[in-house]
Amino acid sequence: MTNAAVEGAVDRWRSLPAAQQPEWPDENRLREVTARLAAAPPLVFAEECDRLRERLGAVARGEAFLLHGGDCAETFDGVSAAAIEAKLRTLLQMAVVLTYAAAVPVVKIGRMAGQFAKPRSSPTETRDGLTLPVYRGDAVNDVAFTPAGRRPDPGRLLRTYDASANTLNLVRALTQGGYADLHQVHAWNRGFVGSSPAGRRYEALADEIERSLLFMRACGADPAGLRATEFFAGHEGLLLDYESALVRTDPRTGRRYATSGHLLWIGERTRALDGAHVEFFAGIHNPVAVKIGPDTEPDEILAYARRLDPRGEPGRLSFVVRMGADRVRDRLPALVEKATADGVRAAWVCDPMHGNTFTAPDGRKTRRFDDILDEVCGFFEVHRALGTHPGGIHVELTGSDVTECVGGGSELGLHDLPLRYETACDPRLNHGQSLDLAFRTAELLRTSRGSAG
Ligand SMILES: O=C[C@H](O)[C@H](O)COP(=O)(O)O
Ligand SMILES: C=C(OP(=O)(O)O)C(=O)O
Ligand SMILES: [Mn+2]
Repeated sequence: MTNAAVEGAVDRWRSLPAAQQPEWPDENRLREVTARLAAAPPLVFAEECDRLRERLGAVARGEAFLLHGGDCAETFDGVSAAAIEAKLRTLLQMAVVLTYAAAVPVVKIGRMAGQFAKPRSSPTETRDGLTLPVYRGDAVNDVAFTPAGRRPDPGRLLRTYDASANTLNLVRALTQGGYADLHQVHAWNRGFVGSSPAGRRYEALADEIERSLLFMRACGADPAGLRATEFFAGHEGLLLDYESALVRTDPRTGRRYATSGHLLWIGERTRALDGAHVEFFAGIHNPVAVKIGPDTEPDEILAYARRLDPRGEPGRLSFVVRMGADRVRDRLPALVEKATADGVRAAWVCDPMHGNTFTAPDGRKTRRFDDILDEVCGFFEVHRALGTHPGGIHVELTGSDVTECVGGGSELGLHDLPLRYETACDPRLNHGQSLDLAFRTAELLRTSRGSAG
């Protein structure tokens, strides 16, 4: 295709129905904002996106495991060094445990530096008889329940760009600057294992990791590579005005990339095959993912593969399965079987969060740790039975001690939710629950390896 034809293709989404877009009250302001974004430097670079595609190719082939995690909804106030560091630390701690257990590289992606827009079940929210637009993420409006707060403001797209740039800057510095040192990360894990009753269950695994590190050091195999780590950013590519303003052409190849993040995914609510999101995603060269709910039909999987990965290149497309603990064992096998039979070469990733949300008696959204773990187990069981690869996990988490999900090692109950319920949208695993999930997933990975070999 010529460059002009590629650009035309990238813009074709505008003629199709786009679900979950805000009703911006001021079109002129939106045009002004997107013009500024279109002139701004890219947040990520084509080479980095290509590298992530390669890494995800290994995931799709069963040679690597993906850990993708972070907030349901990032907020502008949450862009602080402490909060970003805590999230990153949590992900790095999880990754070390998973790497050891999987005995393959763990590809790390933060649900960070761009995860500012939310699809919602209802366009409005009513409190005490007052109905206002629903909160759609800091990229669109404010979580504060006031008419001014809930009014969509295109100026927020500029703040989204700045907040993403600031976050990426810190993440790049931390992951390259020694913060990610493997010995340091393991020492943090030792802290978790030693200091909580929940952690003690994992003492044997932590001991094994420690012995491996000592062995490597004794052999002189303690390279600089252990001090830095590769880390990517991925968010839902929901707001197409924002995403398309940040598309850039790679001068090396003439290919178009969304430069708001390395990986973008299409959400369960916006994955219509004849809709604007699929069209937009077909025109960018980034690695992309599609969230797959329990009602997905096998033929849809084939259609996504044809539209988004026509050349069948491992690493281009991932399916993020979010069916719920009670349905994954029934619904997933037919999808994986049909895809495999058809030669689809996508990666399969488990999001054990979004199919397990329920409303607590006090009205807060929550999730049970045991349901989350059960969905991960079900996902592994399905792949083990079919001889396919459980490619990774995609989780909503934070680095602090919030009380948003119940259960896990510290045994949070429904009555604990009000203590520190801080999420702007969905309930996240806290730091301890996240590590718990990593150690449990590590146990599953070891069982899978055991049965495979
Ligand atoms: O990830 C986010 C939520 O699952 C999504 O925004 C829907 O939430 P809602 O049902 O509260 O609107
Ligand atoms: C909205 C989300 O997920 P899904 O599209 O799978 O419901 C999300 O990941 O926050
Ligand atoms: Mn969510």
